[in-house]
Amino acid sequence: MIRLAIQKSGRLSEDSLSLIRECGISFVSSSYKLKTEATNFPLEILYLRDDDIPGYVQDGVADLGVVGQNVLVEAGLPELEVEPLGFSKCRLSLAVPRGEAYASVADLQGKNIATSYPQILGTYLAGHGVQANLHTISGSVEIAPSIGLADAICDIVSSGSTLLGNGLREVETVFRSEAVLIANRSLSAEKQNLLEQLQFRMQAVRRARRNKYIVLNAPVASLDAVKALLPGIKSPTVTPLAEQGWVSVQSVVNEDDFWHVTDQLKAVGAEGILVLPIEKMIS
Ligand SMILES: Nc1ncnc2c1ncn2[C@@H]1O[C@H](COP(=O)(O)OP(=O)(O)OP(=O)(O)O)[C@@H](O)[C@H]1O
Ligand SMILES: O=P(O)(O)OC[C@H]1O[C@H](OP(=O)(O)OP(=O)(O)O)[C@H](O)[C@@H]1O
Ligand SMILES: [Mg+2]
Repeated sequence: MIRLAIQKSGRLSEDSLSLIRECGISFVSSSYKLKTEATNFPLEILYLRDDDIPGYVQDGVADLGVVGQNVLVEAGLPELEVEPLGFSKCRLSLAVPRGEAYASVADLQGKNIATSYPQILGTYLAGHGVQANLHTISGSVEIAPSIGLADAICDIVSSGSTLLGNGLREVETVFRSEAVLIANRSLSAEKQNLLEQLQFRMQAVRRARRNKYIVLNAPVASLDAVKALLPGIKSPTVTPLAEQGWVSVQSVVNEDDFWHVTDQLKAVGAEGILVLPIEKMIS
């Protein structure tokens, strides 16, 4: 049995649960239970506050965990990271009141900065030769300047709407974060094997999320141009259509390239372009 700690409720919670399910692992989750067991994989899930997860994994109370890199590095345990998971992407940024003059981080010398991440911010400021007074608060950091608690803040930013709503503007990105899988550094051989199975499945799910299956019809004359646009995993599948001079081409396209490739496919005469989600991709 391997024990995985995930966030009980909050920004990481839903994505963590759906990732485990997309790995083909079934379990019953309920808001009042603090732990549950998978029915088809030797996995026990613990539901915790995300701030507590790095410590539990470091101490071996949990073997694995899902947590933001911001929390992991703030806890001083970056070495526990084993796999980036691609969700809950955000950044830790310095922000000052919108009307405030700001030329560079040197302007924060001697100033009061409110943050929930004193370790990460301290390292950043030291790296820029700036000494400032850090005030650690655990939440609602964005109101600190307006209540006279600080001249600036360092907090999580994603869309920027919280900063905007509090009359602040982002001036420096201090740290970029995404959700990661973390693991205790002294797992037994059996648990290490279970971790590798989980990582294999998570990588297959993530690869599938990044790619789409594409099917289209193209004139034979354009086949070389289409194949160049859709190299696929090994090579695109080409099957002749009933109509002479036309073929059906099936391949895989990276989500990020999709619209650009589609425009080019249309330009070389492709028609009937269908895009389908991929459930798993095992390379
Ligand atoms: N606005 C956001 N956009 C993207 N990711 C975010 C955002 N806010 C937080 N995160 C990421 O999600 C993680 C959890 O955020 P959340 O706000 O749920 O934490 P929390 O309020 O401290 O929850 P808990 O009660 O579990 O401590 C953060 O550590 C960060 O990695
Ligand atoms: O840049 P934005 O998209 O506005 O996101 C940033 C906000 O998101 C997080 O708060 P959350 O929404 O999780 O609420 P919380 O303060 O209760 O954690 C974080 O603490 C910021 O306040
Ligand atoms: Mg929060």
